[in-house]
Amino acid sequence: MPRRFVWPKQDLVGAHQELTEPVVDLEGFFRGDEEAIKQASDIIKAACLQHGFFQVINHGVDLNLISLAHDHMHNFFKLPTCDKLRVRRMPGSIWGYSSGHADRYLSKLPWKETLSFGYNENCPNPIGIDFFKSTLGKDFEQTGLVYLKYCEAMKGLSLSIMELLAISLGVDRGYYKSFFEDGCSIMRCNFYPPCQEPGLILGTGPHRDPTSLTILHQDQVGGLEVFSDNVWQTVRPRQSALVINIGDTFMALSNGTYKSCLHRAVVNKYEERRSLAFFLCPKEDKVVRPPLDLVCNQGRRMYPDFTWSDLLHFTQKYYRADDATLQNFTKWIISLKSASL
Ligand SMILES: C=C1C[C@]23C[C@H]1CC[C@H]2[C@]1(C)CCC[C@@](C)(C(=O)O)[C@H]1[C@@H]3C(=O)O
Ligand SMILES: O=C(O)CCC(=O)C(=O)O
Ligand SMILES: [Fe+2]
Repeated sequence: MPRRFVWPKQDLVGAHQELTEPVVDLEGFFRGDEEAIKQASDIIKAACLQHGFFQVINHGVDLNLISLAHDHMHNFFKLPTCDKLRVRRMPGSIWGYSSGHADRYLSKLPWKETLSFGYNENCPNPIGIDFFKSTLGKDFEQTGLVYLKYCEAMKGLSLSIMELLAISLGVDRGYYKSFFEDGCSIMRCNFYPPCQEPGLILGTGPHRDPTSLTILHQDQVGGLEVFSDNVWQTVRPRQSALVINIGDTFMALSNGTYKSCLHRAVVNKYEERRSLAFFLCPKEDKVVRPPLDLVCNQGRRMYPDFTWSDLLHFTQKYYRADDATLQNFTKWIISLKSASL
């Protein structure tokens, strides 16, 4: 029986409004029903213009696989710290285990532990560093296999959503799908311990994902909030749904037509919380450039050419991603390019 969502109200930190919509049913899309595809792309367009996020149901991802990914995440995070530190994130790398990013920041540490790794099906070993088996040992070989299947499913769903996003923007249906086909994406497991003073900290602070598209599954505890209509709103967990966020890189790919979603994660006094986040990224050296039609619609380019490698490097070396990452990155890359002239 999934845990009841509503805590005693007086202890609910953060948002007091709840978002249960917009939800897009993908069943018709997978059936190739053009009318249903048009309907889905219309809901997506309205959702991206208003909130920068939507939820999908009948998404084709096996719910047992999602549940397995949560179970293996639970098993990892309950390991003794000494074992988790065997796969700790090394300076300059995004892969591995991190606790509050204390290895990277001195203040405003997020109240969470994370495990991140890359996924690129074009590599002989698609799950980046094969630390599940080679470092954590044979007991975690199955975990590596579960996450390999999970990331495969996430990548497939991401490309379907890219097709629907192209339709919603009125551009060539395959433009974005082909842009991401050979990309190396990021998988991140988030673990948020309970906190006795939940109003004093955040699990993940307000930010827009610098990546292109995020597919997130949160457990039934709840804590994801999006900033929409000038207020923080709780995204009510739906066991069978996946939350889709527009990220900064897609905002540039849409020439600013869609805004990346400002969101955060709050924690609570009572229960630990977990979420699975798959971040779709293009191949690192591919130039991020919107389709010409969208440049004509806006009358000009809203962002300079850049590569995902440039933006990732910026967030890992110079700037902790927040609600203004893309604006600050744009200033940084322009100054870099003019200095090199
Ligand atoms: C490219 C990335 C950087 C972060 C992980 C992925 C996409 C989301 C980014 C992040 C979660 C945004 C909030 C701040 C951050 C430091 C965090 O809380 O983890 C960001 C991630 C990171 O830089 O590790
Ligand atoms: O855990 C959540 O609900 C959100 C996590 C998140 O935004 C992220 O990892 O980028
Ligand atoms: Fe995020």
